[in-house]
Amino acid sequence: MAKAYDHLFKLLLIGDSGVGKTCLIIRFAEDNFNNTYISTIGIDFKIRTVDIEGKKIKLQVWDTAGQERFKTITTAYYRGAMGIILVYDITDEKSFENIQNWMKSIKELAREHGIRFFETSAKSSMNVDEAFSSLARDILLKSGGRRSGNGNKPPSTDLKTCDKKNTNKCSLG
Ligand SMILES: Nc1nc2c(ncn2[C@@H]2O[C@H](COP(=O)(O)OP(=O)(O)OP(=O)(O)O)[C@@H](O)[C@H]2O)c(=O)[nH]1
Repeated sequence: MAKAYDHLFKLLLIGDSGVGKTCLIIRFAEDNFNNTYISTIGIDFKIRTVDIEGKKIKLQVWDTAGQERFKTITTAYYRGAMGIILVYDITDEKSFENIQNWMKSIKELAREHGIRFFETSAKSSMNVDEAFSSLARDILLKSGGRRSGNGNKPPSTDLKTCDKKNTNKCSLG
């Protein structure tokens, strides 16, 4: 029987409540979007397998609750995250003026930490596949294409350093 996948990567979305983490994951995993806002309780995950560099990469994407009261639970899942990019998901809460201001500081933050930045829209699908695929590709290249779980894990990123300063945007790690 054909192998279902070559690599399994664990990705994690962190960010304040209401910034669009769940919507991004649902767009990526199910190609769907719903305007109704139901705040995530604790933690959840979805799976999608993508083809990258001729490899089948199974992405296990964890969705963390942005609400402060779940912080202890969600931070426990940061361990083992294999990389990070910064994502700005456009939601209705963000006015045009805010977007301009935020965009400047987000780009600086990304540069400061040497991480990729994507402006996404879960509603229109803009850049959603690109953001997830780019991260998966980086992890694949960093790991030298080795199968995860063989002790040669790619370097993990300290998500805490990027977490506190970020509001109104999510990080995909
Ligand atoms: N217009 C627009 N609205 C969006 C987009 N993505 C998310 N939203 C809206 O933003 C609100 C919050 O989205 P969620 O994905 O539930 O936010 P979250 O970050 O998962 O929130 P928590 O679960 O509380 O941490 C919802 O009302 C969505 O409909 C987008 O691309 N465009």
